[in-house]
Amino acid sequence: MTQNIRCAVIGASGYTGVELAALIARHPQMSLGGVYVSEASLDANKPLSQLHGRFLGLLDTPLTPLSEEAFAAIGTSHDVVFLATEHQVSTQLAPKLLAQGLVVMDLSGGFRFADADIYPQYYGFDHAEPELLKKAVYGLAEWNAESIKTANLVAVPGCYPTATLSALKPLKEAGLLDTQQYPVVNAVSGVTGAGRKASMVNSFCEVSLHPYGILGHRHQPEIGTHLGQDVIFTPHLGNFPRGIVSTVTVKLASDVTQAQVTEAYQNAYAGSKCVRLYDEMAGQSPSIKNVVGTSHCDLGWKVDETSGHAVLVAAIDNLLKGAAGQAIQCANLRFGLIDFPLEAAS
Ligand SMILES: NC(=O)C1=CN([C@@H]2O[C@H](COP(=O)(O)OP(=O)(O)OC[C@H]3O[C@@H](n4cnc5c(N)ncnc54)[C@H](OP(=O)(O)O)[C@@H]3O)[C@@H](O)[C@H]2O)C=CC1
Ligand SMILES: CC(=O)N[C@@H](CCC(=O)OP(=O)(O)O)C(=O)O
Repeated sequence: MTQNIRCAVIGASGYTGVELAALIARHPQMSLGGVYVSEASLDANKPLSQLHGRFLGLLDTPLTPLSEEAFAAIGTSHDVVFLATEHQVSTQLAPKLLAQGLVVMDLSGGFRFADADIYPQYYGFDHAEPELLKKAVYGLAEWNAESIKTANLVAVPGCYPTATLSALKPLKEAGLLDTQQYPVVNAVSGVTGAGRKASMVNSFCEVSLHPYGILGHRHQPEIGTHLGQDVIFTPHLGNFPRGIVSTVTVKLASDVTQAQVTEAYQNAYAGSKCVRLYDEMAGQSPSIKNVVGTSHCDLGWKVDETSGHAVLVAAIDNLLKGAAGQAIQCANLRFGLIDFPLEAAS
C-alpha cells in the first residue's frame, strides 16, 4: 500500500485540472505537488479554491505561473506530470518533461494519433513531434492496460471517444459488427466539455441543444482509429454543466442475438470496477444523473434481431471518466497503485 507518487498538474485552474488536483489530493498513494498555470495567467498565485469554491479548505494551494525556472525545476520534485492544457501547448511541454525523466499523462488530443497527418486537418496545426507520436500509448484504460503499465507518455482519450469506444469495442472485438456499415454515433455533452474560458458559444444564454462539428469533429477520426472501423459521429451541446450520453446505432453481423451482445459486454468488462452494465430487461438505461461526480462508465444495449441493428448507450462524466478520472486510472496502472477512486471511499 505504501507509495507516494509525487504529482504536478499543469493547467490546474481549468475544469479538468482542478478535478485532477482534487483526485490526487485524496489519493492514498499520491501527493499533490506543483499546480501550474501559464506564465502570464490572470490567475497566477491565486489559491485554487478561490477559483473553484467547492474546494475551499481542501485545495488552497496557490497556482504557480509556469516560468522557465519553475518548469526546469518540475523534474526534481515530481514523478509524474498531468497536462490539462490545450492540444498544441501539450505537444510543446511533453517532450521537455519526458527529457526531465518524468512520466507524462496528457489529457489533450496532442498525442492520440500515431499519424501526424491528422493534425493539420483536425487540430489546425502541424505536429512538431511526429516521432513521439509513435511512442505515446492511448490511455483507454480498460482496453490498453498492459501498454499503459510501461508507458512514459499516455494520451488520455477525449471525452466522447471514451464513452463511444467503451460501448463499441466489445462488439468489434467479438466480431459482432457488420464491418461494411458505419456505426452512427449521436452524443450530447454538458458545457464544461468546452473548457473554462469564456466564449459566446458556451455562454449561458446561447446554449440550448444543438449539433456541432457535423462530419468534421476531431473525435470522428479518434473513434475510427481506435475502433478500427470508420464511424459517423455527431456531437451535441446541451444546456447542463457536465456529463455525456452517447447513443450509438450499429448494424450487426448476420444473425447476432441479444444474448450474444450481452455476453460480449460481460466478457469485456468482467471484473471492471469502472464500467457498469445495465440490465435492459429491468428497464434501466444509462443516464447522466447516475454518473456525474463519479469515474464510472455506464453501458446499456438492445438488439433488434429482426432488422439486425442494435442501439448502444454509454454515459460518463466528461470531466472524470472522460478526462481526470481516466488519467488517474492510467497513473494507477503505470505506478502499480490501488484502483482509487473506485476502490477507496471518496
Ligand atoms: N473539458 C473536458 O470535458 C475535457 C477536456 N479535455 C482536454 O483537456 C485539456 C484541458 O481541458 P479543460 O480543463 O477543459 O481546459 P480549460 O480551458 O478549462 O483549462 C485550461 C488550463 O490550461 C491553462 N493554460 C493555458 N495555457 C497554458 C500554458 N501555456 N501553460 C500552462 N498552462 C496553461 C489555463 O490557465 P491560464 O489560461 O490561466 O494559464 C487553464 O488552467 C484540453 O486539451 C482539453 O481538450 C479532454 C477531455 C475532456
Ligand atoms: C462540449 C465540447 O465542446 N466538448 C469538446 C470536447 C472535449 C474533449 O474531450 O476534449 P479533447 O478531445 O479536446 O481533449 C469539443 O467538442 O471540442
